[in-house]
Amino acid sequence: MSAPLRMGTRKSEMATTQSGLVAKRLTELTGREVELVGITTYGDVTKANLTQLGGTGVFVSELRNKLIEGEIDFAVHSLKDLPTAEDPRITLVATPPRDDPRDALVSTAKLADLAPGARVGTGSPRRVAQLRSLRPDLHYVPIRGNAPTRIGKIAAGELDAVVLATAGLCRLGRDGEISQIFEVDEVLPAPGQGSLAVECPADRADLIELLGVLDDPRTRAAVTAERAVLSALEAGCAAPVGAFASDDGHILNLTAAVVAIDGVRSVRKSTSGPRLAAMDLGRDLAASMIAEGAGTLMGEQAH
Ligand SMILES: NCc1[nH]cc(CCC(=O)O)c1CC(=O)O
Repeated sequence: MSAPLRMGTRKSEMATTQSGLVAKRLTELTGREVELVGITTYGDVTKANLTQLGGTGVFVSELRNKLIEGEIDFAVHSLKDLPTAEDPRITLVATPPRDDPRDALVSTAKLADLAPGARVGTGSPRRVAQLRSLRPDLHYVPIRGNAPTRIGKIAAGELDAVVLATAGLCRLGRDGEISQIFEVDEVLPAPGQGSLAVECPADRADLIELLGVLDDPRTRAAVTAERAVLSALEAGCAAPVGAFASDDGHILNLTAAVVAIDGVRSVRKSTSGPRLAAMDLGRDLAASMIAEGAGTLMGEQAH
């Protein structure tokens, strides 16, 4: 019997739920036991607004440190929290099959039925900008904290609605509180939303082979294209950038948008191409967006 694999995860209910599912799948596929190692990240303790922290991987760095120090064998993250900058000491060894990528409204009413001036909680400039284009008359309130804390602000009377990822709500068993799921052409998701990332040390060939069974090539191609857009725009998870790729057979269809915070001006483009060229597809789409002024729109966000 080999020793259990040590899996690093954040300690929130959402993180341990999704990491637990990955661990269970790994045991089913390989027969290896997995031990959960809960790790507190800077993103869990800081009170700072995530838009000020930018795409620096506040939820990720501490898990990566533990990988490099050899305290854990692999780490599971929400893929959308990974910074686009690569660390040569770490390998993204698997992207498991993606869950629902769409954003959801948690409320007693659909967006169109909220009263004028209703308070909608979200700290994401991407969500605010796109929701403002649908409902310019609502108040968008920056909030932080884990999903249950955010949802709790509705019952507490502080907010009328909150916007969260459908995937996370499903993992928490809170999808019954969703009043509306936004189609991707209404609210373009964050690059990688709904996907998980499994990382291990780059020098551990044994783990790279073992954990590779968790990878879903379709998901990997889609998120590679989406993240290539983000990286080429030099934007992070706090930028008002949405990107979504879907895969029909071997062709990827990729849409990306930069939306100004007023919700009015935007640069939105789509393309398609072979799955194997996912990275180039994203990079080329971003270049054409920059040619149409995407950089200026993003620049307006920086305050
Ligand atoms: N750090 C926020 C974060 N990172 C991943 C998810 C949702 C789950 C996912 O996209 O896989 C969330 C919360 C949210 O956006 O509602």
